[in-house]
Amino acid sequence: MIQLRNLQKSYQVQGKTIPALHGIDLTIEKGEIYGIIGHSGAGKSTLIRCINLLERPTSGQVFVDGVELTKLDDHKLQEQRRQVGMIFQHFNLLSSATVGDNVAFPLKLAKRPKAEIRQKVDELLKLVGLEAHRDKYPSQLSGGQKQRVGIARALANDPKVLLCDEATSALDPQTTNSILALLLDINRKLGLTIVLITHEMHVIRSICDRVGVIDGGLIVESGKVLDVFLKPQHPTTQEFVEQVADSTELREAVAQEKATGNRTIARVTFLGEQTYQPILFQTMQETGTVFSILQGTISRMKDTPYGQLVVELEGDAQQSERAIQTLRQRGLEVEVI
Ligand SMILES: Nc1ncnc2c1ncn2[C@@H]1O[C@H](COP(=O)(O)OP(=O)(O)OP(=O)(O)O)[C@@H](O)[C@H]1O
Repeated sequence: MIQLRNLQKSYQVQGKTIPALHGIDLTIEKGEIYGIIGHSGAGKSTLIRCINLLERPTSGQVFVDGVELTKLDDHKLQEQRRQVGMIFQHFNLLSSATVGDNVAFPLKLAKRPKAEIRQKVDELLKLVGLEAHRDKYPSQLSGGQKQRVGIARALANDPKVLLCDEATSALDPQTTNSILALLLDINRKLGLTIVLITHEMHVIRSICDRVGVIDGGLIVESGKVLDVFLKPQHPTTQEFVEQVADSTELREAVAQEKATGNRTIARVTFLGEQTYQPILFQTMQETGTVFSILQGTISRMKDTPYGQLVVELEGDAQQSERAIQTLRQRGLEVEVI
């Protein structure tokens, strides 16, 4: 659905060149939710704004649904942009217009007939759960409600792609979750392709299918969320994964064990159905291994339940190795740390 080829972007400020993107190659499939995560200044906003050419790349190509946007004239680009809706961190609503008029705005620009606009606005407000707020002004709404208006407005022209520029960064955790649930619902109901940028791993874990990690204007790691999350390779990715792992105590325990060096510490990962089966306990019992749990998580990555336990195995190295091999044979991922 979206293809970026060797995308480069630098800004010119007072005669100086400020590089932002250094050659991004990225393909985003139809119907998926693709997340781009990176620290401040990594190039996230520049990248997402290059997808609809709000920002013109310095070089490289952008294709959306097979059309190369980078070679269109302004008039054709305007038309193609209707295929791509966008929502923003600070909502960007018209403060002097009602909720209904904000949502109707892109339809009026597209010169749709009045009756059609009315029907479409009704539909969209229902989709985002704001039917009762049609005549209110943005100042009368909560942050979450404002973002719902932003989403309804972005969907007005039936786009194929929705770009989300830090769409939940100004919201509290509970409201963030409700907006993420709405995005997932829309993705499923409408088959919409969603690209979002964020600096929060929680956002990626909740709704994304794939993720790209951006650092210094380059995608340094990408793949399915599950794979990137469970086996982060790049140091920046590892930092982001730690955001949701809360591993201070674990680090201390590992350091202590390394100092005394007479036990084995292993991270055991369960996926899907395994998460709820007593594989670990059975294996330890059968191999006669005494163990204690240092840290444990059971959570979900989008639709997939997963569990991660960090365990300390007592006994000699051979016995611990036997227990670990048995866990692996039974399909669990085991990493000695
Ligand atoms: N309009 C601009 N003019 C000049 N430099 C810019 C402009 N926009 C971004 N930059 C620079 O480009 C680089 C990438 O910025 P960008 O805003 O894309 O990063 P980001 O990952 O979105 O950061 P943040 O999360 O802080 O918004 C930075 O060095 C930034 O200072």
